[in-house]
Amino acid sequence: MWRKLLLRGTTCLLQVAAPRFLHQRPFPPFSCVRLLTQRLLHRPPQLLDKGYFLAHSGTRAYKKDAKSTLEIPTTPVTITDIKQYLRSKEIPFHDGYSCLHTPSIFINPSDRKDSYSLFIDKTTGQFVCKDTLVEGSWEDIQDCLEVMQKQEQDFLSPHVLLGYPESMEEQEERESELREVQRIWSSSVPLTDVPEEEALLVKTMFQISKVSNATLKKFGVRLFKPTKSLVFPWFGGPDSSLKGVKLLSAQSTDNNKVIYKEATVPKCNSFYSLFGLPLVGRMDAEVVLTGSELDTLAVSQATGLPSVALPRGVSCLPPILLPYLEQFKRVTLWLGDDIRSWEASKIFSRKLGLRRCSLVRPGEYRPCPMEALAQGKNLGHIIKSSIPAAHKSIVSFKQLREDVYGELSNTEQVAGVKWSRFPELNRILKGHRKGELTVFTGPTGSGKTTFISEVALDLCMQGVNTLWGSFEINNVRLAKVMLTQFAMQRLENNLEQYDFWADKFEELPLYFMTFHGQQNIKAVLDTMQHSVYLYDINHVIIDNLQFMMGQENLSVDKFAVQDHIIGAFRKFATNSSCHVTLVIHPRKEEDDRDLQTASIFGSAKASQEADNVLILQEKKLVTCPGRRSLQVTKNRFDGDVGIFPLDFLKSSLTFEAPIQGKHKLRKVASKPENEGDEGNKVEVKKVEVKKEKAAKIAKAPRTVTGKESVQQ
Ligand SMILES: Nc1ncnc2c1ncn2[C@@H]1O[C@H](COP(=O)(O)OP(=O)(O)OP(=O)(O)O)[C@@H](O)[C@H]1O
Repeated sequence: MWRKLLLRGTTCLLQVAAPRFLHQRPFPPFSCVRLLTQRLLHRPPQLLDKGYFLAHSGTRAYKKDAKSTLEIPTTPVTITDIKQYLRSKEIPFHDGYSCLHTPSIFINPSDRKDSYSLFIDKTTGQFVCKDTLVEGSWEDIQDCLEVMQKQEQDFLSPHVLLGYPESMEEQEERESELREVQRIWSSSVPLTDVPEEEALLVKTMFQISKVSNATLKKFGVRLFKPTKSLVFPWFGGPDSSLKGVKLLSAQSTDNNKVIYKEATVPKCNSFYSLFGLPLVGRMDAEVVLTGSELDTLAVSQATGLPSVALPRGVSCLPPILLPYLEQFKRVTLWLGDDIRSWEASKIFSRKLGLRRCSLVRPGEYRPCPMEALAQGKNLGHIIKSSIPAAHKSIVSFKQLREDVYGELSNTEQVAGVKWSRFPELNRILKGHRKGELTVFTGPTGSGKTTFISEVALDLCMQGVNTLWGSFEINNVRLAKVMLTQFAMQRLENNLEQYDFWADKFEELPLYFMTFHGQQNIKAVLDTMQHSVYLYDINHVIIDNLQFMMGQENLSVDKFAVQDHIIGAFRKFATNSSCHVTLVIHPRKEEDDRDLQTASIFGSAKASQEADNVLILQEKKLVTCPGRRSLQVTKNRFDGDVGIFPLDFLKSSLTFEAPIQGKHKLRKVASKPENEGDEGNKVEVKKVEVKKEKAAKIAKAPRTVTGKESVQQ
């Protein structure tokens, strides 16, 4: 929050230090404000979302989205710190699965319904009070407790932390979103009120024929006739009011598949619904967590068990939802029927607490819940056959055999996410996989950052949650390059299109570290760790390794330092199931020689630890001055290596395989001076094709999970 104020150019120290206290009457004692000032000014945020860049690339107003601008403290708090602090303040607490539960300090003790309604996240210290919906950081709650102690109060007004004034624009946006939610909800009809014939048609379209009217009614599912979408309400807060809606539409494809598309109001990055939660009883101790609303309907109808659906499917489990899952002693994760769901269920169970989680392993006899219902399977049996998430240190093949079978029978999915702009990379590397380390090198100034930016953007556009650590070029410049690549055009020449593309770009699951220049490896790793927890980051790009070398002890051998850093990234990638792409400068080579694996700066550790080694080769050709080649010299997944040419399209800062016959085209040109024109024509044509593609992607209604889901 302080960052926003600083960036707005606010000069008032009090506002910078403790904006929320400005709205507290009476003001907190000055000593307290000073304490906050010191603490806040020494706590730089290290992770930003794209809103920052978009807002500051001109004199545009900042778009507030408190949820996506969570700040990462420099020194991460540990559970021991939290407990020690609470004890020192004599605050009682229960040790829960993901959170500590304490009495809410925002409610008069005599009015407390539930004595332990304030939840403090054990990993981040973030807190939320379920009764008042007040939320904030670990520092916020410490500040509140200090104020309480100083003022000798036994509770604080919930407005203490809600006092940050919204700008007119933000207020209007919030109100218009609420109006939109109400408009959709009131103009949609309960499916049970739709004439029988029409209802049957809808059910067939969504492939939910087996879902009874009673189930649809129980969960309040409606039909929004103008777009023929199912409407799933998000009821939340202490008064269970309508906070948002999710619209689901279905389209049949030629091969009898159904493609589901989702849209939410408010936008997906502030849509925190756990569909089904209002139907969960206070005493329920078991829940089935699914990846979609339809799956929750199926589980509930077939088993009678409490079930809730994650708002963004398998793409993330936002920690803000964890307090609502604390009451359950047993959580069964049944997120879908593919490898991605399986990987997500393993990652989410770490956040939920491994001991209480069991996982439904996708397989022939265990499709997703709605499919299982349609096939007449026994969903209760499938849930019972789920396997514990906590795995033992020593296992036998018997325990591994299903995993091995899963990998053998889903080779395409195991190979990872495919690039849509780089088919040649798919051919060699097969895909982008979690938990791997990619080392990327190339001559100085050859276009490494530009290329890796497009490679990462391609994945991010397909729902790979991405974190950038760009230490060399600042984030505004990097975001500008990415936005140009996203829009496939120079927006400086088309400023009227800026908002269109910026709005679409903002929806990508993309985050940036705010580090610049030399950095300490520990601070970088801590930030990465935090972002994996907060945003379920799947891909971190570090550009480049040399910026972590300077801070380390210089009396130690330079290569040993580099080896240590590479080892740390390797460990992080494996332990966090997160792909790390590390840009490393090459050592000085003769200009006319191609780089090799051994040209990577440092000892052999980088190439040994890496799963993939990519080299951007720069052969200066008179005919194609911008042409580069991408060489894969190591591929641990299946050993395939190879090289392919890449043309640089300057007008969109993107790379593409050369169009065949381009040279012929050039030869046809009668005058040498036309050569450039012809080259330009080819580039213009290529850009046009790519631009059309990009516009198509951007215009398509974005799905909440970042991907369309297909049901057979
Ligand atoms: N194939 C190319 N042909 C011509 N110019 C290019 C090519 N690729 C990138 N550029 C341009 O070259 C400049 C440098 O690119 P970039 O920063 O990506 O290089 P780099 O290899 O990361 O540099 P460094 O070695 O300093 O880290 C940018 O202005 C970019 O637009």
